Amino acid sequence: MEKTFNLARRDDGIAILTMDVPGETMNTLRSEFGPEISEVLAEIKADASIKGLVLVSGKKDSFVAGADISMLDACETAADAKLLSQQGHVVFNELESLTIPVVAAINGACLGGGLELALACHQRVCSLNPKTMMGVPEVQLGLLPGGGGTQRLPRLVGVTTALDMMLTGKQLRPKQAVKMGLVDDAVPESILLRTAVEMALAGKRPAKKKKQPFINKLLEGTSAGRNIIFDQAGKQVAKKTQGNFPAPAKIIDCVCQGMTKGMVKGLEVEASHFAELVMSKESESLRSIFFATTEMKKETGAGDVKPRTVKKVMVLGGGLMGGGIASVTTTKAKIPARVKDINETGLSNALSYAYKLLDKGVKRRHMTPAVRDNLMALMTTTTEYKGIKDADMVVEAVFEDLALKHQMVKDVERECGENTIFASNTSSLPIGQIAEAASRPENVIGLHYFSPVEKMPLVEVIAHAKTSAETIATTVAFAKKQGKTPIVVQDGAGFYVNRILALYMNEAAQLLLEGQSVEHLDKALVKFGFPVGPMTLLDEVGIDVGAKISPILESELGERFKAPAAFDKLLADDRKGRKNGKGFYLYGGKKKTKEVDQTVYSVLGLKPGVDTEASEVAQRCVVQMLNEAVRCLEEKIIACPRDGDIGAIFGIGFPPFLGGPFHYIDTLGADHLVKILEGYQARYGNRFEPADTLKQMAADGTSFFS
Ligand SMILES: C[C@@H](O)CC(=O)SCCNC(=O)CCNC(=O)[C@H](O)C(C)(C)COP(=O)(O)OP(=O)(O)OC[C@H]1O[C@@H](n2cnc3c(N)ncnc32)[C@H](O)[C@@H]1OP(=O)(O)O
Repeated sequence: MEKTFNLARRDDGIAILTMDVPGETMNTLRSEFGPEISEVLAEIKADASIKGLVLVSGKKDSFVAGADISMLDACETAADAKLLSQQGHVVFNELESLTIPVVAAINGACLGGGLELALACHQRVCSLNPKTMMGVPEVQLGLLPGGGGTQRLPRLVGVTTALDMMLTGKQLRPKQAVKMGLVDDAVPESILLRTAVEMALAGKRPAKKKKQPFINKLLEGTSAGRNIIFDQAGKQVAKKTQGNFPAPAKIIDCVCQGMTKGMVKGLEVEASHFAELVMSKESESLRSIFFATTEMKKETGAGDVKPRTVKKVMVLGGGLMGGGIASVTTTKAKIPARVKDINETGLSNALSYAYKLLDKGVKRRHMTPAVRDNLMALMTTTTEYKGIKDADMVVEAVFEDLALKHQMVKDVERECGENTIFASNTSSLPIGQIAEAASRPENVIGLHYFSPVEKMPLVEVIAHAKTSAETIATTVAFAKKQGKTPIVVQDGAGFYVNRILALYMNEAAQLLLEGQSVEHLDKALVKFGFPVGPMTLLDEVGIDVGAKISPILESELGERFKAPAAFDKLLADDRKGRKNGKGFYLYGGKKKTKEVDQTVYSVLGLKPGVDTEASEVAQRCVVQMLNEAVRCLEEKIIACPRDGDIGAIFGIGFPPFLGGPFHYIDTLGADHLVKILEGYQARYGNRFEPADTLKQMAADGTSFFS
């Protein structure tokens, strides 16, 4: 079998140990490497000519991406997972106990077990390669660093910094890593190896102690102080996870026990907690999302049709969405974008949107002012159709008016090239209706972003009947260059995400009209696992936007989409939400916590106060979303359950630890879900009628994934 580790001796006594997993683009840690690495370490110990060791990766732009996640998936019992962690502890302890200096030379991604491997070395130097990132993202997989990270990291960078890294999974850039003492130096890639060798030749040195804020030193210097840190961290985690997500609390416990009872005890606790988490449903769901998104990165959306290259983009409309789309085009995809609006206000909005994004990067020292200014130069503006003859793609982001969009289709066909793609950011209008104005309908497609554009990873790529495969492939490739996760959905009112969201929101509105309070509704769905509650979301999206979309969905998809009429009173009272400072909540006040605008109840003619069990409130809203997701699969709006899960998680924050609507239906069981829906149908009406596929699955005892 080809070896993963290669030991090369130099004349100066420094040996270079190269890790290069055969046939893989990334190095990952696998238990099968255990015997090989132990053999190499024994060889090093036995060779007196070796005065120092430098650990490098044989991969381009990647050090080690962590433990092989599929290896974790293969664990059948907690004992299997615990053994993996313990094996890692043995190897890393052996490496750390070498008497010769061991230096990790890090270039590219150094994540999870990869960083734990580097932490077991005596010193670390990384390259200034933009792809060099260091972190322990295990928590994003519902796990914890199981290779000694919960013990070595706090001892290297301090408890507070280590907890922040482990509880957020944040990835650090080279200079940040030097500043916090995670690595000893960061150098240009061209001298990385030379620097590491010099460090090894200089002999073992204690890691450079990072400068800590006085308060951290004070708290971390005593057990009483550390207990305050652990207590505070525990409270923050409980608030954030709502008890839905076990990993963070276990991370805190590993660090606490290790710092209190010593590293040996800490490693024991780490292995046990790691094992429990590997076998948890939450981690299984999160790992499935990782593999789903990795698989989707390779998909073109149109089989093996080659995408055209997009070298220039025009954005029609410089408002909130248009400004965001132009910004991610220039700042992420680094493609020139020309923004057209009917007046200078819209144009200045687009420019300031991009500038604020970039300037945040300058302030965080992620980029220099020169880089910011160069990227800003990629965005130009116009109030006329000038300078866009060579645009490869036009993205319209104007308000939902079919006639206006028809006019824009005609303008673009007149002013641009015959292959120019017309992509509409419409959130509800069927693309086929927009394409009716086109003489080249094959170039018309939907490209639906979610607000805020720079933060929400999902885009829906909506093909209508005549959209060409090349248009689809080109649009998917363009969205990926913007850093987006595109799902290709079929044409239909509301497409996928807004369609399943609409019924969820309507049910929340129904519950409000039945007397549930705004805050109770929002708290119930946040406790379920959504990032924000439905009433907060409606304020953010815009009550007027919701009111605009609902009738379109009702006319195209049927009675079940009829929104409660009482909500028209909100618009009559000019309540649009955050955008005009008047919605379900108060805006503009000095208080940090948002307060409900109590006058909303009088506008709706309501007296709140019948707050029922939060889980029941959440269930009524969620089962509406689950049922409609199944209907979208039935109607082939989405190609597969995987896309439905990713779309819901990345588009509307469906709780990722549940794996998405389809994974969650499997967890509930189709028969159980059908019983819930039928019970609600009997009590609240036909809007709860189970989808045919669900009824069939209940009868057959089948599931979506297993
Ligand atoms: C011991 C404990 O502490 C437990 C752990 O270490 S858990 C693992 C922690 N590590 C991570 O969570 C990192 C996961 N990987 C990534 O975030 C990204 O892959 C990357 C940032 C490292 C690189 O991103 P990108 O350049 O976009 O490349 P891809 O994501 O497409 O990945 C390329 C191929 O590598 C495979 N891969 C990456 N990381 C892992 C992993 N940890 N386990 C298994 N496989 C991994 C990925 O699936 C791709 O494989 P393919 O064959 O090319 O499809």
